[in-house]
Amino acid sequence: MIELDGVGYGYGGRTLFSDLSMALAPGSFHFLTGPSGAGKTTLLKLCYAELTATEGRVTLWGRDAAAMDRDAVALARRRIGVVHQDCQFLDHLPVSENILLPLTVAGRQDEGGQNLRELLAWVGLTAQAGRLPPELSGGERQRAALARAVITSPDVILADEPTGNIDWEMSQRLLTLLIELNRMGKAVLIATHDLNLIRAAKAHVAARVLRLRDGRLLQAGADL
Ligand SMILES: Nc1ncnc2c1ncn2[C@@H]1O[C@H](COP(=O)(O)OP(=O)(O)OP(=O)(O)O)[C@@H](O)[C@H]1O
Repeated sequence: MIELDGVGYGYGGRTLFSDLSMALAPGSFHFLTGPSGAGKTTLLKLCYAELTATEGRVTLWGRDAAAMDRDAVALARRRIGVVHQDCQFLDHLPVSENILLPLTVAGRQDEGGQNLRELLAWVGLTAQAGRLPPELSGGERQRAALARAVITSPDVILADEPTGNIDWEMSQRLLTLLIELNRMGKAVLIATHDLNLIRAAKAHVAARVLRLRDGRLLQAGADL
Protein backbone atom coordinates (compact mmCIF):
# COMPACT_ATOMS: atom_id res chain seq x y z
CA MET A 1 0.00 0.00 0.00
CA ILE A 2 2.76 2.40 0.99
CA GLU A 3 6.25 1.75 -0.34
CA LEU A 4 9.48 3.66 0.07
CA ASP A 5 12.21 2.81 -2.39
CA GLY A 6 15.67 4.31 -1.92
CA VAL A 7 14.13 7.35 -0.24
CA GLY A 8 16.11 10.28 1.11
CA TYR A 9 15.13 13.54 2.75
CA GLY A 10 16.87 16.60 4.11
CA TYR A 11 15.86 20.00 5.45
CA GLY A 12 17.61 23.06 4.05
CA GLY A 13 20.12 21.05 2.04
CA ARG A 14 21.23 18.99 5.04
CA THR A 15 20.66 15.28 4.44
CA LEU A 16 18.73 13.66 7.27
CA PHE A 17 18.56 10.17 5.81
CA SER A 18 19.06 8.49 2.47
CA ASP A 19 18.43 5.25 0.62
CA LEU A 20 15.61 4.07 2.92
CA SER A 21 13.35 1.31 1.70
CA MET A 22 10.34 -0.23 3.37
CA ALA A 23 6.84 -1.41 2.54
CA LEU A 24 3.64 -1.28 4.55
CA ALA A 25 1.56 -4.24 3.39
CA PRO A 26 -2.04 -4.96 4.43
CA GLY A 27 -2.15 -6.42 7.94
CA SER A 28 1.50 -5.59 8.73
CA PHE A 29 2.60 -4.16 12.08
CA HIS A 30 5.76 -2.04 12.30
CA PHE A 31 7.50 -0.10 15.00
CA LEU A 32 9.83 2.69 14.00
CA THR A 33 12.33 3.58 16.67
CA GLY A 34 15.55 5.57 16.91
CA PRO A 35 17.06 8.52 18.75
CA SER A 36 15.36 11.88 19.01
CA GLY A 37 16.00 13.86 15.84
CA ALA A 38 16.78 10.77 13.73
CA GLY A 39 13.86 11.60 11.44
CA LYS A 40 10.98 9.36 12.56
CA THR A 41 8.34 12.08 12.18
CA THR A 42 9.85 13.07 8.84
CA LEU A 43 9.63 9.48 7.62
CA LEU A 44 5.96 9.33 8.64
CA LYS A 45 5.31 12.58 6.78
CA LEU A 46 6.80 11.04 3.63
CA CYS A 47 4.44 8.06 4.07
CA TYR A 48 1.35 10.29 3.97
CA ALA A 49 2.74 12.66 1.32
CA GLU A 50 2.96 15.64 3.65
CA LEU A 51 6.57 15.87 2.43
CA THR A 52 8.01 14.88 -0.93
CA ALA A 53 11.17 12.75 -0.98
CA THR A 54 14.28 14.55 -2.18
CA GLU A 55 15.66 11.22 -3.41
CA GLY A 56 14.08 7.89 -4.36
CA ARG A 57 10.39 7.16 -4.69
CA VAL A 58 7.37 6.94 -2.38
CA THR A 59 4.52 4.91 -3.85
CA LEU A 60 0.98 5.12 -2.46
CA TRP A 61 -1.27 2.33 -3.70
CA GLY A 62 0.88 1.90 -6.78
CA ARG A 63 1.16 5.58 -7.66
CA ASP A 64 4.27 7.72 -7.39
CA ALA A 65 3.48 10.26 -4.65
CA ALA A 66 5.68 12.92 -6.29
CA ALA A 67 3.58 12.76 -9.46
CA MET A 68 0.18 12.92 -7.72
CA ASP A 69 -1.88 16.11 -7.87
CA ARG A 70 -3.59 17.52 -4.78
CA ASP A 71 -6.84 15.64 -5.36
CA ALA A 72 -5.02 12.33 -5.74
CA VAL A 73 -3.03 13.00 -2.56
CA ALA A 74 -6.25 13.88 -0.71
CA LEU A 75 -7.85 10.63 -1.89
CA ALA A 76 -4.84 8.56 -0.85
CA ARG A 77 -4.78 10.27 2.55
CA ARG A 78 -8.33 9.15 3.23
CA ARG A 79 -6.94 5.65 3.35
CA ILE A 80 -4.33 6.68 5.94
CA GLY A 81 -5.19 7.53 9.55
CA VAL A 82 -2.56 9.62 11.29
CA VAL A 83 -2.20 10.06 15.05
CA HIS A 84 0.05 13.11 15.29
CA GLN A 85 2.64 13.53 18.01
CA ASP A 86 1.05 16.72 19.38
CA CYS A 87 -2.56 15.56 18.75
CA GLN A 88 -4.07 18.99 18.27
CA PHE A 89 -7.80 19.57 18.24
CA LEU A 90 -10.15 22.41 17.47
CA ASP A 91 -10.54 23.50 21.07
CA HIS A 92 -13.90 25.23 20.61
CA LEU A 93 -15.57 22.07 19.29
CA PRO A 94 -16.61 19.15 21.48
CA VAL A 95 -14.60 15.94 21.37
CA SER A 96 -17.32 14.18 19.33
CA GLU A 97 -17.22 16.83 16.59
CA ASN A 98 -13.42 16.77 16.53
CA ILE A 99 -13.53 13.01 15.99
CA LEU A 100 -16.05 13.42 13.15
CA LEU A 101 -14.05 16.14 11.36
CA PRO A 102 -12.16 13.85 8.92
CA LEU A 103 -15.51 12.41 7.78
CA THR A 104 -16.95 15.88 7.27
CA VAL A 105 -13.85 16.97 5.34
CA ALA A 106 -14.21 13.88 3.13
CA GLY A 107 -17.81 14.95 2.41
CA ARG A 108 -19.25 11.94 4.23
CA GLN A 109 -21.72 11.66 7.06
CA ASP A 110 -22.00 9.37 10.01
CA GLU A 111 -25.55 8.21 9.32
CA GLY A 112 -27.39 7.88 12.61
CA GLY A 113 -24.23 8.48 14.60
CA GLN A 114 -23.56 4.74 14.72
CA ASN A 115 -19.84 4.92 13.86
CA LEU A 116 -19.20 7.67 16.36
CA ARG A 117 -21.03 5.88 19.16
CA GLU A 118 -19.14 2.66 18.54
CA LEU A 119 -15.80 4.44 18.29
CA LEU A 120 -16.37 6.42 21.48
CA ALA A 121 -17.25 3.24 23.35
CA TRP A 122 -14.23 1.44 21.86
CA VAL A 123 -11.77 4.11 23.06
CA GLY A 124 -13.65 4.54 26.36
CA LEU A 125 -14.67 8.16 25.82
CA THR A 126 -18.46 7.93 25.74
CA ALA A 127 -18.77 10.08 28.86
CA GLN A 128 -16.33 12.68 27.50
CA ALA A 129 -17.97 13.10 24.08
CA GLY A 130 -19.51 16.47 24.88
CA ARG A 131 -16.45 17.97 26.56
CA LEU A 132 -14.04 20.40 24.97
CA PRO A 133 -10.53 19.07 24.18
CA PRO A 134 -8.72 21.27 26.75
CA GLU A 135 -10.75 19.49 29.47
CA LEU A 136 -9.30 16.07 28.57
CA SER A 137 -6.38 14.31 30.25
CA GLY A 138 -3.30 13.34 28.20
CA GLY A 139 -4.48 9.73 27.82
CA GLU A 140 -7.98 10.83 26.87
CA ARG A 141 -6.54 13.16 24.21
CA GLN A 142 -4.48 10.33 22.76
CA ARG A 143 -7.53 8.06 22.59
CA ALA A 144 -9.61 10.85 21.01
CA ALA A 145 -6.82 11.35 18.45
CA LEU A 146 -6.87 7.63 17.67
CA ALA A 147 -10.67 7.68 17.26
CA ARG A 148 -10.34 10.67 14.91
CA ALA A 149 -7.65 8.84 12.91
CA VAL A 150 -9.85 5.78 12.34
CA ILE A 151 -13.31 7.35 11.85
CA THR A 152 -12.87 7.16 8.04
CA SER A 153 -11.95 3.48 8.33
CA PRO A 154 -8.45 3.86 6.83
CA ASP A 155 -6.35 0.92 5.62
CA VAL A 156 -3.17 2.20 7.29
CA ILE A 157 -2.67 3.78 10.74
CA LEU A 158 0.46 5.87 11.32
CA ALA A 159 0.94 6.81 14.97
CA ASP A 160 3.70 9.22 16.02
CA GLU A 161 4.69 8.67 19.66
CA PRO A 162 1.11 7.83 20.62
CA THR A 163 2.17 7.04 24.17
CA GLY A 164 4.53 10.00 24.55
CA ASN A 165 3.11 11.69 27.64
CA ILE A 166 0.95 9.06 29.24
CA ASP A 167 1.47 6.51 32.00
CA TRP A 168 2.24 2.85 31.43
CA GLU A 169 -1.28 1.59 32.03
CA MET A 170 -2.72 4.02 29.50
CA SER A 171 0.09 3.17 27.03
CA GLN A 172 -0.93 -0.46 27.28
CA ARG A 173 -4.54 0.45 26.65
CA LEU A 174 -3.64 2.40 23.52
CA LEU A 175 -1.40 -0.40 22.33
CA THR A 176 -4.28 -2.85 22.76
CA LEU A 177 -6.47 -0.62 20.58
CA LEU A 178 -3.79 -0.47 17.89
CA ILE A 179 -3.33 -4.25 18.00
CA GLU A 180 -7.12 -4.68 17.64
CA LEU A 181 -7.05 -2.47 14.54
CA ASN A 182 -4.24 -4.59 13.13
CA ARG A 183 -6.27 -7.77 13.77
CA MET A 184 -9.02 -6.19 11.69
CA GLY A 185 -6.52 -6.19 8.81
CA LYS A 186 -5.18 -2.67 9.00
CA ALA A 187 -1.48 -1.94 8.59
CA VAL A 188 -0.08 -0.19 11.67
CA LEU A 189 3.15 1.78 12.00
CA ILE A 190 4.04 3.22 15.41
CA ALA A 191 6.98 5.61 15.85
CA THR A 192 8.17 5.40 19.44
CA HIS A 193 11.15 5.78 21.76
CA ASP A 194 9.55 3.39 24.19
CA LEU A 195 11.36 0.07 23.98
CA ASN A 196 9.21 -1.39 26.77
CA LEU A 197 6.12 -0.71 24.67
CA ILE A 198 7.72 -2.57 21.76
CA ARG A 199 8.56 -5.52 24.00
CA ALA A 200 5.02 -5.58 25.39
CA ALA A 201 3.57 -5.57 21.88
CA LYS A 202 5.76 -8.40 20.67
CA ALA A 203 4.00 -10.76 23.08
CA HIS A 204 0.76 -10.17 21.17
CA VAL A 205 1.61 -9.34 17.58
CA ALA A 206 4.23 -10.25 14.98
CA ALA A 207 5.72 -6.78 14.78
CA ARG A 208 8.73 -5.74 12.72
CA VAL A 209 10.97 -3.25 14.44
CA LEU A 210 12.80 -0.73 12.26
CA ARG A 211 15.50 1.45 13.74
CA LEU A 212 16.36 4.78 12.18
CA ARG A 213 19.82 5.88 13.13
CA ASP A 214 22.61 7.91 11.55
CA GLY A 215 20.59 8.30 8.36
CA ARG A 216 20.00 4.59 7.87
CA LEU A 217 17.02 2.30 8.47
CA LEU A 218 17.85 -1.10 9.91
CA GLN A 219 15.82 -4.02 11.09
CA ALA A 220 16.27 -4.26 14.87
CA GLY A 221 17.72 -7.45 16.30
CA ALA A 222 16.12 -10.13 18.44
CA ASP A 223 16.93 -8.12 21.60
CA LEU A 224 13.73 -6.17 20.91
N1 LIG B 1 10.44 21.84 9.22
C1 LIG B 1 11.71 21.59 9.55
N2 LIG B 1 12.69 22.44 9.15
C2 LIG B 1 14.00 22.19 9.46
N3 LIG B 1 14.41 21.15 10.18
C3 LIG B 1 13.48 20.28 10.62
C4 LIG B 1 12.10 20.46 10.33
N4 LIG B 1 11.40 19.44 10.89
C5 LIG B 1 12.32 18.65 11.52
N5 LIG B 1 13.56 19.16 11.35
C6 LIG B 1 14.81 18.57 11.86
O1 LIG B 1 14.96 17.29 11.28
C7 LIG B 1 15.47 16.37 12.26
C8 LIG B 1 14.51 15.19 12.35
O2 LIG B 1 13.29 15.61 12.92
P1 LIG B 1 12.10 14.58 13.19
O3 LIG B 1 11.03 15.33 13.91
O4 LIG B 1 11.76 13.88 11.94
O5 LIG B 1 12.84 13.55 14.19
P2 LIG B 1 12.25 12.47 15.19
O6 LIG B 1 13.11 11.25 15.05
O7 LIG B 1 10.79 12.31 14.95
O8 LIG B 1 12.50 13.16 16.59
P3 LIG B 1 11.70 13.00 17.99
O9 LIG B 1 11.88 11.57 18.40
O10 LIG B 1 12.42 13.95 18.89
O11 LIG B 1 10.28 13.38 17.72
C9 LIG B 1 15.64 17.15 13.54
O12 LIG B 1 17.00 17.54 13.66
C10 LIG B 1 14.74 18.34 13.36
O13 LIG B 1 15.22 19.46 14.06
